[in-house]
Amino acid sequence: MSAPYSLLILPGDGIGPEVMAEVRKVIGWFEANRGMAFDVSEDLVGGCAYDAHGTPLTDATMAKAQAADAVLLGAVGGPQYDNLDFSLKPERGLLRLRKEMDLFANLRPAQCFDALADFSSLKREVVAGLDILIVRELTSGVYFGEPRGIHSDDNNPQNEGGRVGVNTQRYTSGEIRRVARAAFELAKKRNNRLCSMEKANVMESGILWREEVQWVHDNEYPEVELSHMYADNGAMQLVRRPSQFDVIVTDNLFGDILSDAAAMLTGSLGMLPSASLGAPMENGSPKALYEPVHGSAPDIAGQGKANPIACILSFAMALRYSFDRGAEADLLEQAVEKVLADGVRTADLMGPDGGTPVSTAQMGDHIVKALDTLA
Ligand SMILES: NC(=O)c1ccc[n+]([C@@H]2O[C@H](COP(=O)([O-])OP(=O)(O)OC[C@H]3O[C@@H](n4cnc5c(N)ncnc54)[C@H](O)[C@@H]3O)[C@@H](O)[C@H]2O)c1
Ligand SMILES: CC(C)[C@H](C(=O)O)[C@@H](O)C(=O)O
Ligand SMILES: [Mg+2]
Repeated sequence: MSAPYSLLILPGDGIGPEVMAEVRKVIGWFEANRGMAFDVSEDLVGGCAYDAHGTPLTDATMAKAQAADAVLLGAVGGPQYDNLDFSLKPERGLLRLRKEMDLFANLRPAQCFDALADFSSLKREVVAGLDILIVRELTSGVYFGEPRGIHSDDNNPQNEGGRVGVNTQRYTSGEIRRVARAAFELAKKRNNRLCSMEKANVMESGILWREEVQWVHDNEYPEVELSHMYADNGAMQLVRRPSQFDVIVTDNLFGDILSDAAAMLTGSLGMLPSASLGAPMENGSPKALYEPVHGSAPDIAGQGKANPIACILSFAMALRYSFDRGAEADLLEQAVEKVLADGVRTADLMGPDGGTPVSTAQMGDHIVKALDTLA
């Protein structure tokens, strides 16, 4: 039995706790069957933390996240928190985690499992076999740039309503170079192709982005095939012919939008995992937070309808990137593939062939059973 990995679990709001309960089953399986030991602690983030403590993330939870080998997060947010002061909104808790842990590289793979090729809103021939990776910059750009805020515009009589909302897209060359390096490294391990997306035609920050990615290519990764694309064209190309891409690197906001679009290539937003990685810690593994790409899905929360696969595949990414257990990550991904091939579907994956959906918990049970079969 290896030394326990410390794992902080933050289930969050809405369907977060429902999907995380299924990840706990999977963690239990790896402990029982693969000699892995996890020192798991659970805490609050998002709306539930606001309800308990008046803040979406306490300093104590932040400190636990900084100390953990890895953090697993469900989802945050919900309509009951929509009118809270901006600084108290559930999403601020997640953004604080990303920023203070300096998780600058957000890996969002979009893979179409063969059994789901008919479930995408696109044609089977467009998505079959698809396996792309979006690397989203996660700690800078318009999400964090200053100045920001809503203020009055009293001296401008032409402005009906009299207010201005401001956010600033700001990137330093260093921020661009470090996420570009992460993306080039990943491309090297895959099909050696990287496409960088920005809006260099209308934004100075886009020009800098393009120049710095090119600089990293020319000086450090000339062997990787690099292309540049305007992000609006990129969105169109993603749904036109997604298989032209291998790895995509893009900024915080474009990455948020493009990865939700990429979700539909796979059949459901409930399928997309993510890893948010920072600098290496003392043990050599990167600082890391793993979370599904989807949100708290208030429309289906509490009904046992949520698809837990995105969260379970996020744990597979933790096995790969934080715990150096690539074989176990492969096994878990194969278990998900097997369950889907066997026709087991949650409600979001009810497609052309109809059928009866399984609940969130049943999907988790099927995946654990598949692990037993494959092991
Ligand atoms: N990382 C996060 O925690 C995160 C990400 C996105 C949105 N949010 C928050 O979640 C709340 C709701 O946002 P939204 O509705 O725009 O996005 P959402 O991702 O929560 O839901 C979008 C749609 O996808 C469906 N869906 C999402 N995950 C699913 C799953 N696992 N299984 C089945 N169906 C699923 C939902 O039912 C909904 O119809 C907001 O407060 C938002 O800020 C949080
Ligand atoms: C909840 C929100 C802060 C978050 C984002 O915009 O980054 C979400 O949409 C995501 O994709 O992780
Ligand atoms: Mg998003």
